[in-house]
Amino acid sequence: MTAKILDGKAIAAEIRGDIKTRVAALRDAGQRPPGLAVVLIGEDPASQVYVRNKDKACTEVGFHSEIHRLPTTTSQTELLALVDRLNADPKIDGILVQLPLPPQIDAEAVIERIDPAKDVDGFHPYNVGRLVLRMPKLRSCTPKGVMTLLARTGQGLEGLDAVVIGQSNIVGRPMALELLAARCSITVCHSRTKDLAAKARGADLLVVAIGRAEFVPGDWIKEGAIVIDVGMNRNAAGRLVGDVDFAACAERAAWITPVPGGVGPMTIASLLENTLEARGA
Ligand SMILES: Nc1nc(=O)c2c([nH]1)NC[C@@H]1CN(c3ccc(C(=O)N[C@@H](CCC(=O)O)C(=O)O)cc3)C=[N+]21
Repeated sequence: MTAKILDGKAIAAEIRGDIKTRVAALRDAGQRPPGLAVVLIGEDPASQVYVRNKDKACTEVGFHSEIHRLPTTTSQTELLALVDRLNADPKIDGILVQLPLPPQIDAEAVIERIDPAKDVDGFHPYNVGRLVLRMPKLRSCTPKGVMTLLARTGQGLEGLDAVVIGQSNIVGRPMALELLAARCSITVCHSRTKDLAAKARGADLLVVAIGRAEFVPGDWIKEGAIVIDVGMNRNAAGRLVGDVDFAACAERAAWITPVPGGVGPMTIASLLENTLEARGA
C-alpha cells in the first residue's frame, strides 16, 4: 500500500478561509473581531518563528492580534500581572503564553491564572477536565487539529486500536483523551513502555509525539494504518523532519501526515477556531 497524504497545509488554508468569511460577517454586522494575545518571553528562535506564524494567521483572517514580548528576566509576578490585565481586557478573547517559559517562572501557575474562557491553548486544568469528562469546551490545539485531519480520511474512528507515543500534557495526553472520546481503544506509550515496536505494530492509528527525528521505522507500521506525525526536528542535514521515517512508513500506511505541512499548520488553524469560539461567534 502507498499512503494517501493528509495535507494539513491545504486543510488549514481552507479553515482559515472559512474563518475569514465569518470574521467579515461579524464586522459587517458592526461587531468587533475576535482578539488573540500572545505572550512571548525571551529570545528562543523557534518560539519567535511560531509566534510570527500565529500573528500572520490572525492578521490574514481579520482578527485583532497582539504580541507581548517580555525579557527573559521577567518575574513570575510581572507575568501574572500581564495575564490579569489580558483576562480583564474586553478586546481579547484568547490568551496564549508561549511555552517553554524560563526557569524562574512556574508554568502551571501561569496557565491556571488564565481565565478558562480565554484559554485558547486548552491547557487550563478546567479545559483538560472538561475533555476528560467528554464535555469539551476549549480543546488543545494540536490534538484538535489532528482530529480535524482524521475526519478528512472519511474513515470512522470507532473501535480502532489507537496507539499514542508520547505522554506530554500538551500533546500525548489530550490526544489520547480525544481518541477515547471518539471511541477508539487507546494505548499511551512513553519512555518506560515495554516493547514499543510490538505496540506500534498493533495500531490501526498511530500518533507519534516524542520529538526524536525519524524515530519510527517502516516495519513498525501495520499495513493500512493511519500514521500521524506530530514531531518537528532538524535531522543531521539540517532538514525539518518528523518523528517517523516518512518514506518507509508511507509504503505501508493507508494515510500519513507529512512534516512540514501536516499537523503544524493544523495547530494554528485550531488556535484560530478556538479564538473564534471564545469570542462566542
Ligand atoms: N502555549 C503554546 N502553545 C502552542 O501551541 C505552542 C507552544 N506554546 N510552544 C511551541 C509549540 C510548537 N507549535 C507549533 C505550531 C505550528 C507549527 C507549524 O506551523 N509548523 C509548520 C512549519 C514550521 C517551519 O517551517 O518551521 C509545519 O509543520 O508545516 C509548528 C509548531 C505550537 N506550540
